[in-house]
Amino acid sequence: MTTLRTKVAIIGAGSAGMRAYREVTKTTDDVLLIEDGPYGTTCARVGCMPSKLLIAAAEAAHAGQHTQAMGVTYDAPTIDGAAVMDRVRRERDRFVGFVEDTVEDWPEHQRIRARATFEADNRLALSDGRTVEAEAIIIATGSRPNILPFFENFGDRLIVNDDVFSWDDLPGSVAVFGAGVIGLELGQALHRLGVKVSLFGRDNLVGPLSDPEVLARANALFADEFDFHPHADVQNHRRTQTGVALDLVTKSGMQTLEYDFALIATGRRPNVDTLGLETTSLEMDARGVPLFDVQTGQCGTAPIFIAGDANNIIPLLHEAADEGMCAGYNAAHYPDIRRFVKSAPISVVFSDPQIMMVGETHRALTERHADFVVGEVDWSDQGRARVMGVNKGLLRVYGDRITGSFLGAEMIGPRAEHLAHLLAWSLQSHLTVGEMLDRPFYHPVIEEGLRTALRILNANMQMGAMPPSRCIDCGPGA
Ligand SMILES: Cc1cc2nc3c(=O)[nH]c(=O)nc-3n(C[C@H](O)[C@H](O)[C@H](O)COP(=O)(O)OP(=O)(O)OC[C@H]3O[C@@H](n4cnc5c(N)ncnc54)[C@H](O)[C@@H]3O)c2cc1C
Ligand SMILES: NC(=O)c1ccc[n+]([C@@H]2O[C@H](COP(=O)([O-])OP(=O)(O)OC[C@H]3O[C@@H](n4cnc5c(N)ncnc54)[C@H](O)[C@@H]3O)[C@@H](O)[C@H]2O)c1
Repeated sequence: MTTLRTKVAIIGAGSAGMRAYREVTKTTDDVLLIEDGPYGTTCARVGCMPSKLLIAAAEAAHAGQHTQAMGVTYDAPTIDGAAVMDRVRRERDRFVGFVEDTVEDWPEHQRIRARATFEADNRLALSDGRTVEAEAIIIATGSRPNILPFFENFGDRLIVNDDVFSWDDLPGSVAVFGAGVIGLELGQALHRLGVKVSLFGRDNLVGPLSDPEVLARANALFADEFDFHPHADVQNHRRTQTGVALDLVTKSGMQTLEYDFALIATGRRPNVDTLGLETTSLEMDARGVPLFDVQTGQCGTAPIFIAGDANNIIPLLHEAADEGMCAGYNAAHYPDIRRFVKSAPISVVFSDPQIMMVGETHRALTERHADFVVGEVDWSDQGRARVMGVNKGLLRVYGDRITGSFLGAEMIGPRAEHLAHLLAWSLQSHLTVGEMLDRPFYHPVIEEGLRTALRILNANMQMGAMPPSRCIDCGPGA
């Protein structure tokens, strides 16, 4: 049996593993990148990129449908499902191709195509029969959809996000389970592309939101647009001859509904359960994920590091890349370990209206009994948002009553992806709310709405004056 000896072994050539590889090779060429699936990453192949391509088509279909109030009307769009999916797959393949080219340019002797499982802290068994002994090992194995046994009755009509992006054409109807990020993004996009969609959520949760006021607004907005059940009571479900059927308990009794497919988007689970971690010295949490230091990526005191979705902390692309860098640096320098400062938390849901979260969530602030104060703006009356006909939603910003520091924000509303960046950068720069208000605000822009929320927050902290309602010197409609 062949034993390969190396300084660093990386399990998984996804976004975290690739970033780790690049960091390791700054220090040593003695590295092995082990991947048992296709190259190309979850993000490019079945995640961030194809989902945004589908959403872009949905936005195009929707764009002309809501301009009547401006005196401009369009005919109903003609949606060519095959052409929609053709572009999604073609553009997706282009992005995947760039990633594949990058990996395949890396020296062949540093790359292994096999499944790795632990045999000890420093030893991996490969599915091709070889063994790897490494001074340090990085776990960057990603995550997969978490499918509860409850859903198995849907049989071969049960699908997940990966399946959507391999469609040649759009189906007639889809029941989406889970009003989290994936369910919202894909469910709303399919609805806007003319697919009959019902979305079944749980506990009135929408995306990552935790602020009850923003949650209530999000629930109302999505229910206004399509068949949205944020707390669905689905009793029975089954595969039928032509698709799936489910029994939904409604106020007026049980209703049987039929769809072509059931898309399960009820969360993802880290790929650590089949890694043989029981053969290592690592301590696990209740979900079987190794305990690790978020600033070093190190699992306990072992020469094992973990990065990306595998660690089950913040399953987002930029976090996977940052954590891959951190794990790569520390694995290459092991046992000299460096602590890396985490960037400000930021997340965006590409629904319409978009959702964004920055910093500490309302739930986290409440649970730690923080002395925090809220400011808010209702987008329905914000000048620039009204001008553009995108005046829907609510922004709530949180500040520390004692220090005046900005703590976090939750929002559903216009241009959330951009406001999220302004707020995350301010948070990372440790600005107080007063300092944020000292920055320039152009007129008329969406950011004036943010200023209103910050002014109210500053006033509620007793650190500034309450802005007058309809503040004309701020710019009409600010
Ligand atoms: C539909 C969808 C949309 C998304 N949209 C966004 C978005 O808009 N923005 C955003 O920031 N994030 C988004 N994400 C999340 C983002 O895609 C992930 O956070 C990111 O891809 C995680 O990267 P990773 O390296 O941890 O995992 P992956 O890229 O999944 O890499 C893990 C790799 O490990 C390999 N592997 C696993 N086990 C083994 C083993 N035992 N041996 C060898 N190899 C193994 C796998 O084959 C895989 O290639 C989305 C995710 C989904 C599913
Ligand atoms: N725009 C983005 O950045 C983006 C897009 C897609 C995915 N992602 C990442 O992928 C992760 C996984 O996404 P996800 O949507 O699968 O998970 P999620 O955790 O965001 O949402 C899962 C939802 O399913 C609900 N749920 C659980 N069991 C249910 C049941 N039996 N019936 C109905 N609903 C049920 C949960 O209450 C929750 O609201 C996200 O947390 C995010 O980090 C990010």
